Amino acid sequence: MTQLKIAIAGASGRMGHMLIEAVQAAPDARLAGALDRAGSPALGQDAAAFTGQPAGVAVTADLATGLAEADVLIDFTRPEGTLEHLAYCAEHGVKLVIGTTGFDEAGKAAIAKAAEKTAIVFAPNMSVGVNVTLKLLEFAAKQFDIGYDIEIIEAHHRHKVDAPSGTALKMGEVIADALGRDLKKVGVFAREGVTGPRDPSQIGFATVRGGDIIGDHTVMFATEGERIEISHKSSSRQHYANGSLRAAQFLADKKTGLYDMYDVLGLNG
Ligand SMILES: NC(=O)C1=CN([C@@H]2O[C@H](COP(=O)(O)OP(=O)(O)OC[C@H]3O[C@@H](n4cnc5c(N)ncnc54)[C@H](OP(=O)(O)O)[C@@H]3O)[C@@H](O)[C@H]2O)C=CC1
Ligand SMILES: O=C(O)C1=N[C@H](C(=O)O)C[C@H](O)C1
Repeated sequence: MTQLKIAIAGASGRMGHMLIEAVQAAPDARLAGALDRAGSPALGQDAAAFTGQPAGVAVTADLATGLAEADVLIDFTRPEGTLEHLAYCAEHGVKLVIGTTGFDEAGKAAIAKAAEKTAIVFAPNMSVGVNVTLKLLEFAAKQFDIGYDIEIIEAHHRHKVDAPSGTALKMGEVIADALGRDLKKVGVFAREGVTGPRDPSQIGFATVRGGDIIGDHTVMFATEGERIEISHKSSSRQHYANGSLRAAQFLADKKTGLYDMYDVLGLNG
């Protein structure tokens, strides 16, 4: 069996560790590189040392070294890190799975541009369950188009730096698209003071940050006399890692193009 050679960016992060464990356990993949940023205490250490079974791959901040053998880079870092890796990968034909969230419009445009040179899966949530939930939301939104107020509530651990989560924003986009609304116009991201009655076209967002919550998302469709809630709750990060490996394998026969998890999971249409 040909093994896909995978490098991991953010190798010492929460997702980095989870991904390294998943690659080490996958028969059809092998760890070919591990990146972390300059100054990280992980530099020079074996990337899988934390598992007790070294991989023979040292963590480096040098992109040429870390990506020399890689077919695909899986990147869960920060937008500024991902954009730096993206430029190198586009130039050198390394494929990318991008799980990082919190990009601005310019960052998203840079990813789309890079996909003209290399193949990229970019998704705010790699979980199969979350992507199926997005499909359920698409269906639900179309049934609850009139008279139902839509609110999206997400909760994450105290270390998360972006809000609302990339997944909550994606849920908002999917719902807005299904209803023919523009999320940029109808999204409400904070309420305080005398806000007045609710505009029925709004899609509201509420963010909770605390402790070690891995990732909870609920969409509420509320009307007079009833309320429907569609929720996804994570109790482990493993499903993000498993989805990322499926995304990496999906890219094996792609040369260029921008894909998402609907493409990977065959959920389009
Ligand atoms: N798409 C999905 O399914 C999921 C997406 N995510 C997203 O993944 C990202 C990472 O999450 P998580 O693992 O919890 O975060 P962590 O903070 O635990 O890990 C981030 C890693 O990236 C490194 N890093 C930070 N800035 C840079 C930079 N500028 N250049 C290179 N490396 C950098 C960090 O190094 P250092 O520690 O030295 O700062 C760390 O190793 C977030 O955007 C999160 O929202 C998370 C889970 C699932
Ligand atoms: O930072 C996290 O932890 C997560 N981030 C992603 C997001 O912003 O949606 C995915 C998941 O919710 C975990």
